[in-house]
Amino acid sequence: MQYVSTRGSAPALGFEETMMTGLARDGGLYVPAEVPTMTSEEIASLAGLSYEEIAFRVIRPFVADAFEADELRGLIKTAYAGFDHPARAPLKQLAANGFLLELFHGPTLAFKDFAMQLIGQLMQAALARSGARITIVGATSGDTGSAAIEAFRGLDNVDVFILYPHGRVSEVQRRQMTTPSEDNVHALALHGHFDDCQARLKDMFNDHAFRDEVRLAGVNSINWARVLAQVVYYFSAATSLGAPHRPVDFTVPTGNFGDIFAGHVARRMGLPVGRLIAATNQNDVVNRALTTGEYRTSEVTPSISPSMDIQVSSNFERALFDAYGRDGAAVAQLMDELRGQGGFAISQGARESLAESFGSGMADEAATLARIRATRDATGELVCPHTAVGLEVADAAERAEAPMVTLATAHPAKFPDAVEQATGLRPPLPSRMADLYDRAERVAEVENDLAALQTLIRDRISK
Ligand SMILES: Cc1ncc(COP(=O)(O)O)c(C=O)c1O
Ligand SMILES: N[C@@H](CCOP(=O)(O)O)C(=O)O
Repeated sequence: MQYVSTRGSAPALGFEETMMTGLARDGGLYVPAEVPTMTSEEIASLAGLSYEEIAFRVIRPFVADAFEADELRGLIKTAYAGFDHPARAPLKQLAANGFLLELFHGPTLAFKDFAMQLIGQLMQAALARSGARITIVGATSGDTGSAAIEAFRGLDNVDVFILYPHGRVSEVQRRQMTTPSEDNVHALALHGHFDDCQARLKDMFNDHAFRDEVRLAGVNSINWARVLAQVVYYFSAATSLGAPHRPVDFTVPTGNFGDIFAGHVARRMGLPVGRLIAATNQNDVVNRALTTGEYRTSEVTPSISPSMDIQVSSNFERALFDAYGRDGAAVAQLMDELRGQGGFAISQGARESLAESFGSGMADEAATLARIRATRDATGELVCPHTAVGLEVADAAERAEAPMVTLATAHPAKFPDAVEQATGLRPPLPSRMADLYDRAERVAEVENDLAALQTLIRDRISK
């Protein structure tokens, strides 16, 4: 399988190189040249299989040039062995036709673990073959960072640098990133917001000399392997609700558009995904782009769902690539306008194509709090604020024919202040993390300055 860049001018790569490369050298994101499809019979046969076996069958065609079947099976098994729930991604019924897909039973309590634990295994296998050493730099609004640290901590051929926006993540998220004591973990609190972290990360990738010097690798959803691993739970959820014999709708709390793009890939593989709805918080650039045809960034406003406080939604580029008929030059032009003018207009044809693929909605702070409270009152469940954004938007869209699955993207205990504000209840951390507040923190405050960041990274990896 070959992967091509959304900007059309980087070389096509096989899976292993795509995973180890992260961002394409023309600044674009890698996507499969052709998406493999599954027949209705193949999809039907997934019902009742373990999560690991579904993962194997969904992922295998994308990675067959890099991993033998037995090796892949073993890596998948190891990746999910540390999850707290035997189903890995259990479905919980909340209403007659409304379901929660719980994606927070991994080591760091957010959906990121599904992909990060797996690419941790895949990357280690690739590094063992090549004998190389890499420098991972990640940008996070809270959850990617802790998941990446958990997946790579303690490895002697990997350094992990995580840029998070100083003062703009929850205390639990911060402590998950700053308390690991391994020397290869470097938490960096950047003076700025998440978009600044992500922009500096992309600057590092676009500085080819630096990227080659430190052997830069990326584990954000700019890395295709992250998106691929997230495709699996759409299959596990939909087949347990009757797919392929009936369509299933999904509502996805959305920031960087990676998780919902994984649903789009599942649909392109043949899964009967009905509606795919992006649910944003008050930072609703994606909702506005989908409803008005104008992608225009504004100031990031801190919210009680901080992991979605994003204005430059990086995977939207992958959706645009498909909507523009895979015209890399057109996407490159839009991305230039985004960088230079803070936004761009989507052509009428692309807008119609996006509307066929995605719906959208927004929940503001008051609605999010009210939804946490109402969910607790109606079902007894405590949900995190990101999940509540999803439930609020799903409720506005719900219809009787197809089941509606809302992705529960994080454990409520990661955001105890918001949950307590809504319900008066403070969700406890799992016992394995009970001493999180007592552990010593280790973090460097850094300026939003590319050269200073590069110097810090060079200094630390040379020690
Ligand atoms: C808890 C949580 N929910 C939702 C999202 C949004 O997901 P995506 O960035 O893939 O759109 C994130 C961040 O990625 C998150 O951490
Ligand atoms: N919400 C994310 C932001 C980064 O997203 P990613 O999926 O591109 O890694 C976070 O929690 O860090």
